Amino acid sequence: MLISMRSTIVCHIFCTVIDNFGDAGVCWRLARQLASEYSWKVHLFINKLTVLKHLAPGLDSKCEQQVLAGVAIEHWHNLRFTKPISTVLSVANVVIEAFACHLPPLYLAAMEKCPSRVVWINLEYLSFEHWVADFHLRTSPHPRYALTKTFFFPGFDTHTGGVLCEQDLDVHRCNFIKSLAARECWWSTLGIPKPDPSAISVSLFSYENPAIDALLEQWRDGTDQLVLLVPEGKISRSIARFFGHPIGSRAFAAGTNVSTCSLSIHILPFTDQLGYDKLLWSSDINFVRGEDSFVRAQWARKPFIWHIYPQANNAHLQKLDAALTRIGLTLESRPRDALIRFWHAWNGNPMYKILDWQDFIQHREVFRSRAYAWADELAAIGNLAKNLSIFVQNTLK
Ligand SMILES: Cc1cn([C@H]2C[C@H](O)[C@@H](COP(=O)(O)OP(=O)(O)O[C@H]3O[C@@H](C)[C@H](O)[C@@H](O)[C@H]3O)O2)c(=O)[nH]c1=O
Repeated sequence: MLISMRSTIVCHIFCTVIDNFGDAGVCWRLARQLASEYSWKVHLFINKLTVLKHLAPGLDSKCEQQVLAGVAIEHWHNLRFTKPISTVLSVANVVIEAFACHLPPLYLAAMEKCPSRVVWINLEYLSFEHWVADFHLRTSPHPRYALTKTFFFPGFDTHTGGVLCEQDLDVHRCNFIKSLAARECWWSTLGIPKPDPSAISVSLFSYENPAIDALLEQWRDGTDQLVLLVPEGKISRSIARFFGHPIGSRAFAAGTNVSTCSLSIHILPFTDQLGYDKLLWSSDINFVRGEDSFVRAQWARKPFIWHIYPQANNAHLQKLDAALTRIGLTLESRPRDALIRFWHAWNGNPMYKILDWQDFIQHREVFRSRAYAWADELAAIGNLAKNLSIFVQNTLK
């Protein structure tokens, strides 16, 4: 039985949170976009509602099933999937397994028996590497069930799935940037005075990082006034340690403001995803990490520094280089080399021992115009939700 393209697509997204916020962040963003822009009926099964609640504060993390922003959200626990699926749930037209999280066996069995076509997608992690284009949309038959899954690779080339971007994101960004009232309201909601135009504002979202001490020293002793905006989390604890507070103390919780010489630090509460975008739009330079914040920094059109998710045997450094090659492509050698040095030193590459802020920030204007041009290049690839919906439509027709 074929699905009529006029009927609503029902999509089940399965997400296992491994660590941090990226798995939940990507799935939540994708789920909302598919529901709001493509009118898909989206059901997100996620194993840690408490993690999703950080990004979606309206969520009730104690409620097993609820609807938020047009998405049905369900705590994915084994109980539901220990009964024959047909008695508790209908299989969807589109099943997205995020980051190879393994679908429940009873769900696979139900997919196999499903009379209508089911598109089974494994959404992969993001990378700039060239092999991604070769592997995007490759298929793999299941060893036991008569089912085939398709690997959907986000990426930065036309032959990849692209990256997530809501249709109206740039309109929202432009409206925010153009509106002095909106920006002043944002600063005052945080209880922070709007920085002097001569100061550099920096947002810092990163993993624990031994290089932070060197950076804080340079910012503190530098000639530029620097306003550091830090969402509460791993790195805020490292900053507390720099200021002599023992690890584990509640010092440097959200709301903390500290000034020393040229450096003012503000620890911010973790906000929803839109709030985080506003932080990126409001800062001159953004330190980001993982996957989703890295992409958002690119859409923010501001210079950014990526703390990549560390992997065994420094495998992540190759990914870092792939990103630098693309983003730095049109830069002249001096700014490009400074960018490479700074990103690598921030990521602890032993080949780049010195983290030199001045070396980086002297090219600020060049990095700013490159960030603009890069976002335009990225937009030309087409966004992930759109590419996914085109793939699904072509498969189901
Ligand atoms: C700081 C902040 C972030 N966010 C959001 C933005 C993102 O959706 C999310 C953070 O996710 P990321 O940037 O991906 O970083 P991350 O490091 O949190 O997540 C991940 O990185 C992946 C590469 C790994 O595979 C994952 O296992 C995970 O480690 O949190 C907010 O909504 N509000 C905030 O205040």
